[in-house]
This record gives sequence, structure tokens and C-alpha cells, in this order.
Amino acid sequence: MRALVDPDGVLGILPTELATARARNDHQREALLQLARANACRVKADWPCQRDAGIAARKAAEAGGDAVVALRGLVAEARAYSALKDYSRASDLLGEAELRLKQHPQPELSGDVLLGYSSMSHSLGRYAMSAQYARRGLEALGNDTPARPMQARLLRNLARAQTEMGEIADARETLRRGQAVLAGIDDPKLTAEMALEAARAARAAGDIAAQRQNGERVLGLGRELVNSQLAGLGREVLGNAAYDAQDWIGARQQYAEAVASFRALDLKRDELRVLRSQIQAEVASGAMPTESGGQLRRLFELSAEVEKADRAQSADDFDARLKYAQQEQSVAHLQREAELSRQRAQALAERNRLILWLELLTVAVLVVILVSYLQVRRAHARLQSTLTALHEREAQASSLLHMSKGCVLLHDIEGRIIMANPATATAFGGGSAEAMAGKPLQEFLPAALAGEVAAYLAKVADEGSAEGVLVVPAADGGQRNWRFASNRTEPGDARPFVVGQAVEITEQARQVEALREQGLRDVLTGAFNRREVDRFEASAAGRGWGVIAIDLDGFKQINDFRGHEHGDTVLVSMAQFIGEHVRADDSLVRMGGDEFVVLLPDATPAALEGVTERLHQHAPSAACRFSLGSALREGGESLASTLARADEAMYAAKRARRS
Ligand SMILES: Nc1nc2c(ncn2[C@@H]2O[C@H](COP(=O)(O)OP(=O)(O)OP(=O)(O)O)[C@@H](O)[C@H]2O)c(=O)[nH]1
Repeated sequence: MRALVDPDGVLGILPTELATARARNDHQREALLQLARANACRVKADWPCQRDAGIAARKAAEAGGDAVVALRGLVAEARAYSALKDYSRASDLLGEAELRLKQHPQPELSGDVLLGYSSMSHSLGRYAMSAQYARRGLEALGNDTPARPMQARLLRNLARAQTEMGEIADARETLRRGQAVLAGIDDPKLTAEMALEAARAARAAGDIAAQRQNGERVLGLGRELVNSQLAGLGREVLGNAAYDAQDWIGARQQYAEAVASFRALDLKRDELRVLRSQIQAEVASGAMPTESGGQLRRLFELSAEVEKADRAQSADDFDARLKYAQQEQSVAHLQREAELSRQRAQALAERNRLILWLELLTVAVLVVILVSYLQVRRAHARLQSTLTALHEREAQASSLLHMSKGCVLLHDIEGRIIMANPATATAFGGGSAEAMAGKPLQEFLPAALAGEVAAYLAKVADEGSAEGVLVVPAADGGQRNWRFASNRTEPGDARPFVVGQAVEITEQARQVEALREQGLRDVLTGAFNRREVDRFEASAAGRGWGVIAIDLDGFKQINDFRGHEHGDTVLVSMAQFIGEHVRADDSLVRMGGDEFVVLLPDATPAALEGVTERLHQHAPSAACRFSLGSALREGGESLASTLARADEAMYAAKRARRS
């Protein structure tokens, strides 16, 4: 902004700032400083300076990667070439700027480019085209644009073209809009340009007052900006106003001032134009001979026509260049479009491929989810039925345990009860099954069985199982027999325990004992039979024994004379007689027929003597006479040897009795 009002000040400080930015390699700042320089040069109408600054700004911005600032530099450069009337270069650069703008849309810069085209068209006398570019520029900016100076410039160009085309009312309306836009913007050069256009339009409309007013304004701004060209233009406007008011003297004076200003600046075209007006004023005022005036008029007409023709030629060239540039743009545009549509088609194909994959993936995921769901459902159903069966079995097992007459007991390796069924609690007198839990097994068994319980626990722990019969003394003095079988859980079990079962076999044991007893007894007399001999020898092994052999005398005759049944009675009576006179531990064995043996465990000679003596002593009360012989075990002899010696002694006694 400072470049607009104080261009010299800006240009004064720029070299230092630029040097600092370059030293820091700060391309972006350098580019912005060069843009400021281009603006300041434009205000001073120093077009080569603007061109160079624009080029430098573009290069620095490109080095700094700032595409937008590079574009600004390019536009500044183009506008400078346009001002230098190098339309070919200007249009090339504007075309390039347009192309770049498609990639980096910037409404203000688009407006600037179109302003450049509009100015060039105007310079070449293509006013309709100039107006059209100006309108396009205004459209590109939009109504509410913040780029008001650019909007004002476009309005200025539009008004200028309208004036040239004779659309004076429209031109003045456009200028009013332009001035409204400019209000509040501190841009003296633009203000002056707007005033110049207003003056031209006023002249075309025959409004001398407005011409003067605008001329004064331009002149004032020229002074303010110390701009001789502006001052010259202001003088020209005032000269035109005076000319139109037929104030020939005033007109000649203003024109003369303007010519002087343009000559000092070497602005030949401006000088020629004003000089022509000045001579016309001279002629009109009669200061020149009419004849010369006629020739001069012709000269001016010709010069104006030639100028117009030159302009038309330039315009044709420009048209051709514009067309070429537009074709280039169109080709580039078409290429870009083709590339874009190729990329779009590629992207679409890629997208479709991705969508297809996505769909396939979705289907696969859905199938996996469905299969998993079905499997989970099946597993759940299986689990449910297994649980139901398990609960049923658990209930059955619990019933079995509770209803079982047999004892079921779970205990740990140390013998601590984990669980017992009611039958166990009843059998062991443990109160309730629950009360037994947590207590040691020994607590429910007599102290006398402590050793057996310890042996049982050691066996089941070491070998994994134990079974046998436990004989428990009963309160009534008898005993109860329990057959048990216990199994330990697998050795690897973290918390091993033992499942024990027991059934009471007291009655069976009693019956077995009775049967065993019967097998050892002689049916007729109740004395032991011969099997007792073997049992006795086995039980008394390693110890001493005594034997008394007894044989009835004349028993055959009893049978023969008194009958066999009586003989039986005698045998029974004799067994009773012998049993009454032997010791409680002695065994009376009927060896067969009328032969009896008394087996005396641990018998001493005195004990044997005592028994035989008692038998002899009570012999008269016996139902039958008898003979006896006795023998004590000698050394480790067999029972058969002792029996043989006792038999021998008995027979010896029988012979002695007979004789
Ligand atoms: N009534 C009866 N008689 C039996 C039984 N067993 C054997 N006898 C008889 O017992 C008799 C035994 O005869 P012996 O060996 O000669 O006995 P004994 O007549 O006493 O003669 P000695 O022994 O020499 O004194 C035989 O007549 C047998 O038939 C039995 O169970 N009941």
C-alpha cells in the first residue's frame, strides 16, 4: 500500500531490505519486496523498472515455492510489457498467467490479467474487445470483492472503451460506479486516471464544466504526485474544455503547458496529440492563415488516419496473437481435460475395483460371521444339553449317594474327611454327614485301630488303592466287620483325594465262621473231625504240644449187642465225658469210629499228666471203658509223629488191660 502513496520512499528502502532477504536466503520475502518494487515503479510509470521487478519477484517466488506470488510477478511483468507497447510479449505472459491461474485460482489476479488484455485491446483501438475483457474481469472479481482498486481499474477501462464507442451515458454511469468504488482508497494515480476518463466522457457529452472539474483534479493530483505526465494530461483536459468553450487563448495556453510537460518527458505520442489540438486551436482562433489551416487540417486528418491504420494493423497482429494464445490455451485446456478424464476414468476403475474387493470382503466377513454364529449356537446347544445331562447325573449321583446303604466317603491324603454320605455317618456314629466333614478319620474309629488306619492311609497314598476288611469292636462287646475298597485320584492331581466305599459284612462273616466251624466238626459227637489236626498243627507251629489218644474198649460188642443207635449214643456220651475233663483250650478230635484224640497246645508234662490223670480218675462214670496213651512233642517233630507215639502208648495200655 505504501508503494501507491510513497513510491519513492519504498524504492529508497528496498535495496537494503532486499539485500537482507537475499543474505538470509529468504526467497518469499525477497519476492514480496520485488512485488512492492513493481507496484512503486508502476505508480511512477517506470515500466522497465516494473518489468524487471516483476521478473525478479517471479523468480524469487518460484525459488521459494510460492506459486501465487510468482503469478503476481508474472502479471506485473506482463502489464509492464503492455505499457511498453510490447503487446506480443505482454500477451504471451498474460496467456501463461491465465494458464497458471487455472491451477491456482485467484479472482484478483484473474481480474488483473483481464485488465491487461483490456488495456492492450484499447491501446490497439479494439474498444468492444476492451470493454468485453473489462466486463469479464469484473465478473471474475464478483460484486463484493475486497480487491476494490482492481475493480476500479476494470471500471475505468470499461468506461474508456464505452466512451470510445460513443456509449457516453453508459460510460459516465460506469465512471460513477468506479468513483464510488475508489472512494476511501488512497490511490492518487488511479484517481487521476478515473478523472481523465470522466473528462473524456464529459467532453463527448459536451459537458464543459465536468471537463474542467476533472481536468483540475488531474492537474492537482499530478502536482501532488510530482508526476509531469499527469500534469500534462490535466492541462490537456483543461485545454480541451477551453477549446470546446471556444476559449482559444485559454486552450492554446493549456495545450502549450501540456506539450512542454510531454516534451520534457519525451512522450512523443502525447506531445503529438496535444500539439495537434494546439494547432487546431491556433487555426480556430485565426492566429493562422485559413489556407494553411486547411492544409494543416488535412495533415491532421491524414496523420490521424495513418495512426488509426497503424493501430488497426497492430490490432490484427494482436488478434492473431490472441487467437494463437487462445488456441494454445484451448489445446492445453483440452490436454488437461483429456488428462483429467483419463485420471478420472482410472480413479473410477480403481474405485470400482476397490468397491468390488470391499463387497467381496464384506461377503466373506458375513459368511465367516454366519458360520461362527452357527457354530457358536451349535456349541451352545451342545453345552446346554451336556449341562442338563450333567445336572441330571449330578442329581442322580447325589440321590445314589444319599440313598445308598453302603458307606461312601471322600477324604484327603492325610485322612481328613471331605464328604461322607448319611450311611457313613450312621455306621460311624458321626451324627450327620455334614458334621463329619473336615474331621480326621481316626476320630470316628476306636483308638485301638490307629495303627491300622495309619497303614491304610500309607498304602492308599503309595499304591493308589487299598482294600480289605476292617473289624471294629462294638459297644455290645461283639464286633462289626466292614469290607472296604478305596482308590486315590490320579497322582498328577493338584488336590488328590481318596474315594472310599465300605459295606458291613458282620452277618456274612459270622455265617462264614459258622460254616468253617461246621466243616471242622464231627456231625455225630460235636467233637472236631480230623481236619482239626491240620489246623492245630498249623496254628501251634513253633510251639510245643501234647497229645492224648483214646480208644473205646469193646465198642464193637456194644454195637453188635445193643444196636448201632445205642453205639451212637455211647459215642456222643463219651465225647461229652472227655470234653468235660480236658482244658478249655484243648481240642477234642474224633479220629474215626471209636477213636478220639485230645490235642493240648503248649502242654507241659505236668499239664499232660494232669489231664490223663483226670480222665483215669473219672473213667468209672464214663459210658464205656476206654484205653488212652499220651505223648509230648519232642523237638520239632510233626504232629503225626507225636500222634503215633500217643497211639503206641494207648495200644500198649489196651494190651496191658486185656492181659
Ligand atoms: N454205632 C456205631 N458204631 C460204629 C461207628 N463207627 C464204627 N463203629 C463200630 O465200632 C466198632 C469198632 O470195632 P473195634 O475196632 O473192633 O473196636 P472194639 O470192639 O472196641 O475192640 P478193641 O478196640 O480192640 O477193644 C466196629 O464194630 C464198628 O462197626 C459209629 O459211628 N456208630
